[in-house]
Parts: sequence; structure tokens; C-alpha cells
Amino acid sequence: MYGYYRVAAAVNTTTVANPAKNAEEILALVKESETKEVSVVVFPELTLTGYTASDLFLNQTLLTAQNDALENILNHTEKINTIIVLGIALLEADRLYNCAVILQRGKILGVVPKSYLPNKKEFYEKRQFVTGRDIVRTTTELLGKEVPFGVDLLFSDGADMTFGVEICEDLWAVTPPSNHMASNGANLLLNLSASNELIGKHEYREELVRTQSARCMAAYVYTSSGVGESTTDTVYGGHAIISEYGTTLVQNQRFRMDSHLITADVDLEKLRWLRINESSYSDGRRKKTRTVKIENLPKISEIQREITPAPFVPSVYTDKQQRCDEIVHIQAYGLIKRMQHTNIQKAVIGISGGLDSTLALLSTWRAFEIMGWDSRNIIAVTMPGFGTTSRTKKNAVTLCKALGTTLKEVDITDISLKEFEAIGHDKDEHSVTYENVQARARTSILMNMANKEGGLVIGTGDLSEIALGWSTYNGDHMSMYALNSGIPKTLIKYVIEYFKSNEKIASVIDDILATPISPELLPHNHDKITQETEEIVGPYELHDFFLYHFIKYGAKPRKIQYLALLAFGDKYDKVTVTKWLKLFLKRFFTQQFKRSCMPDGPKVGTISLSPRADWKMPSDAEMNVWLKELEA
Ligand SMILES: Nc1ncnc2c1ncn2[C@@H]1O[C@H](COP(=O)(O)OP(=O)(O)OC[C@H]2O[C@@H]([n+]3cccc(C(=O)O)c3)[C@H](O)[C@@H]2O)[C@@H](O)[C@H]1O
Ligand SMILES: Nc1ncnc2c1ncn2[C@@H]1O[C@H](COP(=O)(O)OP(=O)(O)OP(=O)(O)O)[C@@H](O)[C@H]1O
Ligand SMILES: NC(=O)CC[C@H](N)C(=O)O
Repeated sequence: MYGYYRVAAAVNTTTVANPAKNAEEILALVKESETKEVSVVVFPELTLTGYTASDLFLNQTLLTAQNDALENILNHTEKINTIIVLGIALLEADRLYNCAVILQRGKILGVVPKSYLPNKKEFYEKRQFVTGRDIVRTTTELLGKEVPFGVDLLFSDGADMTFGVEICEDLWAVTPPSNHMASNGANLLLNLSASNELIGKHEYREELVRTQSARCMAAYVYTSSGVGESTTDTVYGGHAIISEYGTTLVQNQRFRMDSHLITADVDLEKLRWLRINESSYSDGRRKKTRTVKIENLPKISEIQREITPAPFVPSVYTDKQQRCDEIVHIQAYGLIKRMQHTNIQKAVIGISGGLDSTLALLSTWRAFEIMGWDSRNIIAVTMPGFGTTSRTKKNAVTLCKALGTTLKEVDITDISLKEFEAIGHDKDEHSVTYENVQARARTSILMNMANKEGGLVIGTGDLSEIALGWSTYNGDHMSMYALNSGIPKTLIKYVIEYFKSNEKIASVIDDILATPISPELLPHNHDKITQETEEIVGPYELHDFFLYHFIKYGAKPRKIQYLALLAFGDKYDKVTVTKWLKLFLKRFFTQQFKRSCMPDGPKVGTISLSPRADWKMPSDAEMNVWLKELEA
């Protein structure tokens, strides 16, 4: 569904050297997987025999019992679409291989041998097994059938899923086989493991899985032998982990005595589109692989994954102080460099009492603080007009004073009235001309004041406004350095809040955060804001959500719509989400001309709309295919 697949890591209770009993546990977990709409379920290394069977692998009886158990599993899974990945010992050309066997609907789809056999300390696999890297045959005979065999096998459903399999130590190698599997298109990597517990080893293991999923731009399903595998000098804990592109989605509690599964819905479509954007992925060396076609994969009826409604805002587990310091430092040092380079000592900012100019001022102030520059060289200009309310003006003034900036006031009412007269515009016609005259008047004042003072005009527009084109062309759209251009509105709020640690400005910040977002370009009503941005363009939290999925993952509008409904729960219904998503798309396409000539500004997160680097889009592109897709 929308490129999501449910995958499972299974930990079965193991009885070493009793394949029939192990098969019973496996079958129970396979049935559970099928009920849970799992596409692929992965079991630990040498699942049927147990990993620690040791020299018993060199005895024919164990292998015969293993193959009987495998046959039993095939007979009981003829109607099961879930792909089952098990560990078996395979006898091929009088050598023994430690393998993964891939099964579906009672058939063997392929066999993948282990490449790197650990032969150190508590591991002595080379005593029984040989590496699969040297095989020359491309098939093997198993249960009387000729089946694909090799480390070069990938398995694909022809849609979004392509998987490759490696076995335990393979992941610990300098160059894991999953590297080339990923380079060849595998976006789901599976690992059957038998990894014993030593103090702290589970943390290293998780890190290995997580970073491999990041390096390979893939989902990684890892599972290791459970407690029942423990024998002689080693203890196993049954660690299962599912990661996706550098994030651990789920891991189990280790040392459980029962057979159990963990599942996660992985977005394999997203991973494919991320790769398209990554030149080092495109340049990755490819090796020859063979692809086994998979059919009839189970489909999930509903995605069971937490979708964050605020993808730009760090999670509650993130250290807010640290994250905000980082954001503000990126802004501040970008500005410092520009001021040093231009040998300009002053910054000029229009302060409205709204969110954006507040953050621009605070980050400029931080830059001056870092450099030990005098904050009086920040020229803060308040420019009341027809819509300015006493609340926003008072907040602007309070903030500027508390920060020790030089505060100037220029009323734009007369200038705007003169401009209306000059262009023949009726002052009572509150059209876009009425609004833009004011916005351009303010920019003109700021630019001219910067010339007079020898300063740089700091732009305040944020990433969400840039995405929507919610600014006046050559008005607030223009500046000498656009300090907030890399920060979306939902994150602007978060960063402003962190400045509350400065007691002098804590209460004014509270009121700025509580003020409705408004350009205050239309006349106020008895000192009340009449123009609320989010009533006109829609909620910024929705637009930021749309922007994130649209730009970062190249997601289709239908998928964005679905994910938004999941993320926001009951807050917005389908009609509302669709209305604002359509508006987002329309504005995003039609407003590219504003982005094409936007000023320099620091890139803060992975998403930026700078036309010089991150987002090159024609200003004249049609949007119909995107809109139609949503209507279909
Ligand atoms: N593809 C294209 N290539 C080149 N030029 C194009 C164009 N499409 C329109 N244009 C031209 O540009 C004009 C439209 O752009 P523009 O003049 O900016 O005007 P427009 O985008 O229509 O208006 C600005 C909007 O931004 C809002 N605003 C302004 C300032 C601050 C904030 C805020 O909340 O922060 C919001 C304001 O309320 C208003 O609705 C058209 O009239 C046309 O002349
Ligand atoms: N009354 C004002 N005095 C001084 N500058 C203003 C005033 N109104 C707008 N500006 C300038 O124009 C920019 C855009 O105006 P706008 O009101 O849309 O943004 P904002 O108030 O900073 O933040 P938000 O968009 O969140 O309301 C402001 O950031 C500010 O630099
Ligand atoms: N089974 C294996 O390949 C075990 C080796 C691996 N390095 C581990 O200890 O987890």
C-alpha cells in the first residue's frame, strides 16, 4: 500500500538438533505473519537445526532430519503468500554451506549462502562450513528440485520491493554483501543471525543494523537466535531489529523464552525515491546479480506506523536546547560571514511583532552576541500601516528594546496613500494591490535605510512562505540575506520558544507565539487582526507536512493525502486535507517565479528551496498531472 510493506523478524524457541520441533515453532510464527499481512518473515541463522549444533552438522542424520522438516514446512505453507526466510545447512558438491532458504507458497525460490564465516574465539564455523563466495554453480538441488543458488541472488516483486539476504557475520565484514545488493537495487536487506550476548554487544549490534540501513538507503530486518540456542560457553538472547534509512523502527525485548515476532511497515517506495536523489547511490559500483521474481505478495489493508504530523520539528526525545543552538548557529554564522565579507557592520530588520521577524531578530542578535558586536548596530524598524494592531506593535517594540537594538519607527500610511494616488488605486478597494503597495513600501524603506546606515537588510520570510509564495514579489520577498529561508513555520515556532530561556524576553515571546499569524495588510477592526493567514492559505502544519513529503520523498499527492490523514488523526477530515493539499500544489507550482530570484540564505535542514542548489524547477511547469492524480 503506497509503497509500504509489512516485514517481520521472528525469534523462535530453538531446540538444538531437533528440526521437527523447530519446524512446529516456525510454522506457528509463519501463520501469525500471514494473519498480520506480513510480506516477508525472517528467522534466525540455521533455524531448523539450531546454530550451535557444531560437529553434528557433519553427521548425515541431522541434515536428513533438517530436510524432512523443511519439506514439512513447504507442505504446510502451500497457500501462504508470506515469504519465509529460514536458515539451513546445505550440502552441495560435497561441501557444507550455511544458507538462507527463501520460500513462498510451498516452493523454494532460492538459496543464498553465507559469505563470511566467523572463525575466532567462540565461533569456529570453518570447521563445518565453507564460504558461499567461491561457488561456481548457479543452482543447487534441494528436496529433489533445481533451485537458484548464490550470493548474487535478489528477489523482486516488480513493484517497490527488492530484497537481498545476508547471514550474521556478513554484516560485520569490512564490505558486507548487502552493500552490493543495495547498489543493485535491493531496498530491503534481511539478516539471519546467531549472535551471542556479551555485555554491551546488543548496542553495537543495533548501531550496525541502523547504520547499514542508512549507508544502503534501505530497510534492514535482523533477527538472531533466541535463548534456546544457548549451550556450552555461549548465551543467546534473540535480538530482533528492524531499521529503515538510519532509524531503528522497532526492536524486541531480548531474553524472551517464547517464540515471537516483531513487525514494521517499511516505506520501500520512499527509499527508491531517496536513492534517485543521491548521486553517491547512483555512482555505486554494480555487480552482476540475478533476480528472482516474486508474485502474490500479501498487501496491507492499513498502514500501522506512526506518521509524525510535524516532520520538521524534532521529536520530544531530542535535546531541544542542543537542536535550537545548532539551528541558530547555522543562521548566525551564515550572517557573520556575509557581514564580515561585505565589511558591513549593521543589520536592518523590519519588526512586525509576528513570528518570522521575531526569529530573524533573535538570530541576528545572537550573531552580534557571538562576535561581541554592539547590539545597537541592529536597526530594528517598526512600520505601522493600516492593519497594524497595538498588540503586535507593542510586542515588536518591547522585544527590540529588551535586546538593546536601535529602534526606529516609520509609519507607512501616508506613503501608501500617496502610492495609491500615484497609480490611481482606490484606497477603499482592499485588493492585492492594496496589500502589496504596503509590503513594497516597507521593503523600499528598509533597503533605503540600509543604504543610509551602511547596513544589510535581513530577510524574514520562512521556508513555508517560500514554498507557498506567500510574500509580495520584490516586497518582503527581497532582502540582502534571507535568514529564515531554510526554516519552515512549524520549526520557527519551536526555535522562538527556546529563546524563552532569556528571562528578559520570555513574556513577550509568549505573547508573540499566542498572536494569530497575519500579514496585517488589511485594515484592523477596532484593533483586532482581521486577516488571519491560516484562514486564507490553510494551516501551516498541513503545508509543512505536504512540503516535507513532496520534496523529500517525491511522494505522490494521493500518498501525501493518505499519510496526512493518518498523521493528524481526527484533527482534519479528508475534505479539508484535500482542499489545502490542492492549494499547496497550486501555489507551489505557480509561485516558483518568486523562488527563482530569491536572495541567498542559510540552508538549515535537508529541505531547502534555493533555486541555486536544492530546488531547480521551471517557473512555467504545468501542475495538472499532480492535481489530476489527487482527483483520480
Ligand atoms: N510565473 C510568473 N512569472 C513572473 N511573474 C509572475 C508569474 N506569476 C505571476 N506573476 C506576476 O507576479 C504578480 C504576483 O505576485 P505578487 O505581486 O507578489 O502578488 P501576489 O502573490 O498575488 O500577492 C502577494 C500575496 O502575499 C501575501 N503576503 C504578502 C506579504 C507578506 C505576507 C506574509 O504573510 O508574510 C503575505 C499577500 O497577502 C498577498 O496575498 C502577478 O500579478 C504577476 O504580475
Ligand atoms: N508593521 C510592520 N513593521 C515592520 N516591519 C513589518 C511590519 N509588517 C511587516 N513587516 C515586515 O515584513 C515582513 C513580512 O511581514 P509578515 O507580517 O508577513 O511577517 P511576520 O509578521 O514577521 O511573520 P508572520 O508571517 O509569521 O506574521 C515581516 O517579517 C517584517 O520584516
Ligand atoms: N553467527 C555469526 O556469524 C556470529 C558472528 C557475529 N560477529 C556475532 O557475534 O554476532
